[in-house]
Amino acid sequence: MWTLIRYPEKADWKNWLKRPDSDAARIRQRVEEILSSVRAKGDKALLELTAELDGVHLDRLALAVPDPKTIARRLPAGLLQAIDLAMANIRKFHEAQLTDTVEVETMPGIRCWQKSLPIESVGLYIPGGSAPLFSTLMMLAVPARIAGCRQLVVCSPPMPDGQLHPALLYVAGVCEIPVIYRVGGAQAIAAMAWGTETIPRVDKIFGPGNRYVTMAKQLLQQEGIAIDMPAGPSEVAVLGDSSCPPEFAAADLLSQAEHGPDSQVILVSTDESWIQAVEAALHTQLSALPRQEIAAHALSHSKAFLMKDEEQAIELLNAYAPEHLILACRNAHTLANKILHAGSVFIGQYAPESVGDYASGTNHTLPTAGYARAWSGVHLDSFRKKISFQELTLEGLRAIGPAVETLALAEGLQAHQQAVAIRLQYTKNSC
Ligand SMILES: NC(=O)c1ccc[n+]([C@@H]2O[C@H](COP(=O)([O-])OP(=O)(O)OC[C@H]3O[C@@H](n4cnc5c(N)ncnc54)[C@H](O)[C@@H]3O)[C@@H](O)[C@H]2O)c1
Ligand SMILES: N[C@H](CO)Cc1c[nH]c[nH+]1
Ligand SMILES: [Zn+2]
Repeated sequence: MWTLIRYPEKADWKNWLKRPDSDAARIRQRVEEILSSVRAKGDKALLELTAELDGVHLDRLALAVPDPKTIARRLPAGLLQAIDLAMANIRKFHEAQLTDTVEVETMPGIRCWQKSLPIESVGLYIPGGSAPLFSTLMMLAVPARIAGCRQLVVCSPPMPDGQLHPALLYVAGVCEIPVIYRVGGAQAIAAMAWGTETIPRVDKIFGPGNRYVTMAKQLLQQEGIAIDMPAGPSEVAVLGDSSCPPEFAAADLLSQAEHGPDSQVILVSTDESWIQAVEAALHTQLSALPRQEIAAHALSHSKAFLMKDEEQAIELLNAYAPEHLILACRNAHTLANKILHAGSVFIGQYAPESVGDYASGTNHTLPTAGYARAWSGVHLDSFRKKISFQELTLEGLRAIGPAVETLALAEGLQAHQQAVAIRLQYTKNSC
């Protein structure tokens, strides 16, 4: 079970809030080997690594996505309805993020505007090592389509029989994705970054994953490959008090602990008896979970913090910058305004984190490991880039030119000054 820390000294917070990263050097070395292998051998490396790491022997990586109507027959009606509901909400929330072109006349005769354009080709990584996260395809493909991306390249590890989950194929079909490449891990990220014989190179790589996947994205980013963000092992922090049944908080903590042994969950409260009640509920619920071994492992490096007061509790949470934060306490709404660093916030005891994972409409691809201090979760603009434009009349250039000339000369860049001066000289007598 987790460690309970009572009234931690501020100087020790950093240490207590560390993410599990015991074997980071080994993971990095392994990922570097995998990247070199893919760079050198392309598809051959991908097939070999899929055999070695996923235990699946394939003769080709690409799997054509059948018509969604055909796949729908293989899925229970309830699951289809749930997928359709979730996709409709994700669509609504991300369509609402479409913005108008910004256009400003900064001075008479000087018009500036900004145009948003889709990133042409995007790579979507769908985790599948320990659970087939087809919900991640909903979270990535729906906004990519709304944004107008032309090519969606999807990679996901195959199931032990070499196939892909029918729900993944259904979502792909609905999003008009013709093919999915059956490859996971760091090797899939490398393939999308550089391209191989069968997998196209993309402009930007999206998607969460385990530490191998996340390390690969981070290493490739250092080479100039665009990524959405580091979205590694799942996390949740719950701030709660006796207004929330302890069973609710325990269930939320387990919902993220069951993702993987590297997940981390954090409980924060000013009420020790409530923390103890949550712990008791955790024991009961854990013993009934099919993935209890994984969740227990995650709990072993998780923490419960007893804090002096609400203010310190919020300060601690901001220092942690969790991927998900649940405020299951009396004045949750007021406290939400004090949150500065978190991937996604769930307000009140009726907002379990699972609703954001699947269906409320917000995106579940979120920064972990404290990256929420500076990164946002996936949103519509993650799939778009912005180009700025400006147009000047002669009147505009005459008005702004002297300032530009002064600035250029002050920087010692005479050619910059000349570009203005030559025009003003040339048009001196025009009106
Ligand atoms: N932050 C987010 O937004 C978010 C969202 C969803 C899921 N997640 C996280 O994604 C992760 C999914 O992990 P997963 O493992 O189930 O699936 P995954 O698809 O991320 O990784 C599976 C792949 O990892 C590779 N791998 C496994 N063991 C390896 C080893 N020893 N050496 C090299 N490569 C190895 C294999 O190639 C395998 O195909 C979880 O940690 C989950 O918490 C995060
Ligand atoms: N909680 C994950 C993000 O950390 C997303 C997810 C997908 N399926 C279930 N949960
Ligand atoms: Zn989840």
